[in-house]
Amino acid sequence: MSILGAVAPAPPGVAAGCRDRLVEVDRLEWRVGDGGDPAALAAAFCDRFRVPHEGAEGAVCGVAVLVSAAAGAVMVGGATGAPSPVPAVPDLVLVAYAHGPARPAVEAGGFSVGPWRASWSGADHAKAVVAVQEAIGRGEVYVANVVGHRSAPWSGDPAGIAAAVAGIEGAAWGGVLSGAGWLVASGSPEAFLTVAGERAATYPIKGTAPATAAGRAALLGSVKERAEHVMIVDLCRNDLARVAVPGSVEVERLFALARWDRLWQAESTVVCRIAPGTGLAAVLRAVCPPGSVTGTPKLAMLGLVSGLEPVGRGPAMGAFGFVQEDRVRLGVTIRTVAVDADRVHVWAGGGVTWRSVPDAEVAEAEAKAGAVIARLASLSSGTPSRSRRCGLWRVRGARRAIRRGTGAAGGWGSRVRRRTPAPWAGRGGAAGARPCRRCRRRR
Ligand SMILES: C=C(O[C@@H]1C=C(C(=O)O)C=C[C@H]1O)C(=O)O
Repeated sequence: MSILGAVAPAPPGVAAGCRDRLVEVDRLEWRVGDGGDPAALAAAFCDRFRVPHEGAEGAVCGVAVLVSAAAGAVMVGGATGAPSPVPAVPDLVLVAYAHGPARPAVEAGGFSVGPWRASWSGADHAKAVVAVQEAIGRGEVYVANVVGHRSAPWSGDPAGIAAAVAGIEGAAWGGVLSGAGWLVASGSPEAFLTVAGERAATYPIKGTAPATAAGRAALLGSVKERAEHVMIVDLCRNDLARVAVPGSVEVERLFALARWDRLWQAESTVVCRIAPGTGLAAVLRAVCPPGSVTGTPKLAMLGLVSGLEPVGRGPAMGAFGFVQEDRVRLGVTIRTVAVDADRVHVWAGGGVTWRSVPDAEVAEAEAKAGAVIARLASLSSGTPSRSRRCGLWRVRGARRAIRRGTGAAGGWGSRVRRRTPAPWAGRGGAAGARPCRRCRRRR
């Protein structure tokens, strides 16, 4: 298995006592081009492992579930968007785990992340915001999330990248999953779907501001953010109603502020009682892809942004979590990175309404991506570059101590301090091989 596939799994939603005891027993990977119904595949796979949870060694623990934005779109018959910039990551990943002996804690090695390249410019992003507003004007949609992507070369220990992202402050739905040639690490604050017995809940986040006193006041007082939030709460109520006992959908919490890294976010909780006999496939079809990262009406929004975003959303803006017995716990894959052999990828966006200011939307997306990028920069030990001799990545400039965090505009940014550099620490280069002789001599 590649070094990416060897990174220890840590799906969100797994009990702390099980986290370091997961032993893979079965796996299904599916891509949009494979055809078929990902909701049915996910439900059939999970149902095989939905047995009473016993802690004993060898007993089933549960199933890690990763659903890409495109797989979610297929579940509802919506447009899947441009091709993913990380084709190595499947669109649906289901991994069943049993309990094994506790793994000793291993400190992740050092890593380096190089310069970031965006898939579109700020000006193109702003144009997409205006295109959404024109569609709102024509009555086609009334909120639509527009999402951008950027990527950078990396080297070192992918477990270090995974730990850095999953450990972002406020990443209540942080987690890690990997396979041959790919890794996904989420630093998400957003719960997507929980099901426990007959109770289902979804927790849309909508409304973002810098984590300052002024940002908090601005968010609480913003007509635009509250309107956008309530529209998405209504979408989520409608989504749950499809599988709910009639009349059981309720908003338990509305527009509560919570902090993630350097941002305030507004969050709500929408609950229902699931109608008896409703299976996981029907629940997934009702709520996927998550309302807070799509918009409304969902199908119209999917069609609209498919033509606006230059690259696909990959595993971002989807769902990632754990299914056990009669429990489902999934987070939304925002603030999430995907890593392939060469590059680390991150996506970020925000909800566009009639009242959106295009430049502010660009700055908001930069602040979200910038927080993940700054976290990686603060722990990164140098700039990766390819060795001309062997083509493998090596670390250059690892000794600079301070570097400016990337990308945050409009007063959303900050300086970050790097840790002591650890050039080529870890388990080898991006291709899973040892660095070339010249690189080894540099250590
Ligand atoms: C699209 C993203 O975030 C979504 C949009 C938000 C917003 O518009 O305020 C907030 C949380 C997310 O549900 C992202 O983080 O990239």
